[in-house]
Amino acid sequence: MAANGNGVSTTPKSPLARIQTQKNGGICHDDSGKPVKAQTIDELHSLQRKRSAPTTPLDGVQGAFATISEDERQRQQLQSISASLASLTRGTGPKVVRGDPAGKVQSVSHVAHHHHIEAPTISVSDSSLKFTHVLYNLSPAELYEQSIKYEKGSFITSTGALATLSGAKTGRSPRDKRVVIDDTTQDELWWGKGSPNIEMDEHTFMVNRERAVDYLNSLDKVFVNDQFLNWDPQNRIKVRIVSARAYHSLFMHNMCIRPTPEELENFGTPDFTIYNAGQFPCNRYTHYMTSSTSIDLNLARREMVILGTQYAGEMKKGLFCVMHYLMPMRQILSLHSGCNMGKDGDVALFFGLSGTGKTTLSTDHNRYLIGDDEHCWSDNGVSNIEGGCYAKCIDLSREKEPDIWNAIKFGTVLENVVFDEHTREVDYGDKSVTENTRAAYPIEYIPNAKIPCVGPHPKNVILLACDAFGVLPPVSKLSLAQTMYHFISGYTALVAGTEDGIKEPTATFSACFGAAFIMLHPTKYAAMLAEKMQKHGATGWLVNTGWSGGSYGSGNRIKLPYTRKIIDAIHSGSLLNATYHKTEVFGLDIPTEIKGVPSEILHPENTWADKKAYKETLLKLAGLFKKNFETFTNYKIGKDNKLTEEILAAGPNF
Ligand SMILES: Nc1ncnc2c1ncn2[C@@H]1O[C@H](COP(=O)(O)OP(=O)(O)OP(=O)(O)O)[C@@H](O)[C@H]1O
Ligand SMILES: O=C([O-])CC(=O)C(=O)O
Ligand SMILES: [Ca+2]
Ligand SMILES: [Mn+2]
Repeated sequence: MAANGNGVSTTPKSPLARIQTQKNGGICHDDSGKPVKAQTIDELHSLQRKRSAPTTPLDGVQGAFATISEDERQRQQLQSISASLASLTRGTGPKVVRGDPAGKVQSVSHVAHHHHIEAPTISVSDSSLKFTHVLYNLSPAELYEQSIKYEKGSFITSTGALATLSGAKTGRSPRDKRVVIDDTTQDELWWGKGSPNIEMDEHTFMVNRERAVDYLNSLDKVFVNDQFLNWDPQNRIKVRIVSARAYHSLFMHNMCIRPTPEELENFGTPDFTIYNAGQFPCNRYTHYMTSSTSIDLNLARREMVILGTQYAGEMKKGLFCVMHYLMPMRQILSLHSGCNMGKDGDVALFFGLSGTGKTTLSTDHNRYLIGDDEHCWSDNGVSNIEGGCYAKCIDLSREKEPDIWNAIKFGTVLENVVFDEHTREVDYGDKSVTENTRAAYPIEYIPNAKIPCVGPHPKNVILLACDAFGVLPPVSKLSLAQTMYHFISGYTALVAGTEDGIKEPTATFSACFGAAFIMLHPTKYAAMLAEKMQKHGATGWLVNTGWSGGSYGSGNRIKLPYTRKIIDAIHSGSLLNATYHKTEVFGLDIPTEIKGVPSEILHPENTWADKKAYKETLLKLAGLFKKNFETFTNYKIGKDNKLTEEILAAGPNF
């Protein structure tokens, strides 16, 4: 390099200040800033991170709320986690260590059962000598790093969300769900035809549990989340989720209620524990196993085991099943519904099967969001079970669903979406991985979330059906008996596999709009709903968010802005006082006009060019309803015989 006598090149126009080196014997110093207070690079790096609150456990930190010493608190926490991971043959938990095995060991706790730690006797197996690192309630940032470093298929999108793949399974596996049958559950739960509860014995559960626990213990590290379910403080449930993937830990961080540092310190023993060993299959030679996937629920042990599926929704909905058992035992109704509240405190529930609009319609810029999917209705009002939302993302647009769009940012888990490999912009229209693309975000990512997520008794109960036959009216007002009839029926008709040309819509009936999750007979939940609606004077509505102007293939899905106008009219009370007339066959009361909605679409017959086809399709659907309801005709709903009869008469007549 060409240089002048000062060792620095001189260009007259150079904006750079000349560095004076003369006085220092020709050695160049940059004295523009104070030197860092570190002697080594390691020391420098250690300056970067400040010791934090106990949610991100580090050793030797005195917790702000600690009543016991920090060492003691950590020892107890690790002991509790070790006990959760105790394998049955060994009878003890593993040696658990805090922190990432790749980093420095932060604290080794010789916990429970390890009295002889100084001189271990090799009497059981090598696995009992092994340490398992526990990554306990990590923050989203830490989980991002874990995910991106160690999990293939993890990327940061252009808006900061964590894009990830759920593996071979991109949806739940209800046929692989098993529930332990014992003396208690045999009598209490719903078994047999139509029930989602497929039995398994206690012994087989333990076989699968051992398989999952051994798998988790064999890893260098596991993630542990200690969190809550249910915003009703009197009925809060403590859950622990042990998993092998940062993705699973972040998903549950978002979906369950996040404890404050203070609550975490006093967490104690969980009420329910999930062992998610989803990367590892179950053993097909094990009794009751019909595939390599198994989701096993043991209510007596308060445990759930997941083998052979990494779809995170199994954890969310597994816990929902548990709530569908625990809450009715306390006379509290658990609901597969969204829930929001107006400025005047009017609460609405949105029931519906997957993809019918619970999340989309409960996320309403003009109302407070209480929750999008799982709620409890107690004598005190409603409460959300969860701490986050799980939105479908297929064809998501900023214009139609701005609040959900904006919630997809740093901290949000984006499952199975496709993105540009360079810009990392997500293409929400791309179904290459699956149609069931999803975003899981904390509820506070919705600007008008109501926190704490509780509200007064509902005023409106909206049943959503995505009717791909296109014969149900966009909205009908229901009597209490009709509400119960449609609640027990739980109808929807989505069209699967849209790429392979036009397919016949297939009707799905799922009792209580969530048969896959209920534990007791549907009529038990129905009786509770009827009692609560009657007591609090709630009005039932049936809203078709599906097709209009013909079935799937000839008609179109009802425009979301129209559905929103309909929902607005329900909330405001204006629809309650509209003029109604009755439809034939289903006997539904439909309004003649709604502000902002073309009147001709309110009666589906008007929108069909082929009136004969309309009538045939209507009768076909009515027949399917009738057939489905046959299984319920022998049950009494609540103590009221009269209501039972009315419900039976509330179905289609033809
Ligand atoms: N008229 C409409 N009303 C409601 N949703 C509509 C309508 N038209 C299209 N959609 C789309 O249907 C989907 C409804 O999905 P949503 O996430 O609300 O389902 P969900 O009931 O919450 O299901 P899950 O229980 O599986 O979470 C969204 O993708 C939404 O954009
Ligand atoms: O559970 C899932 O995967 C998604 C969901 O909310 C539902 O299906 O109701
Ligand atoms: Ca949803
Ligand atoms: Mn759901």
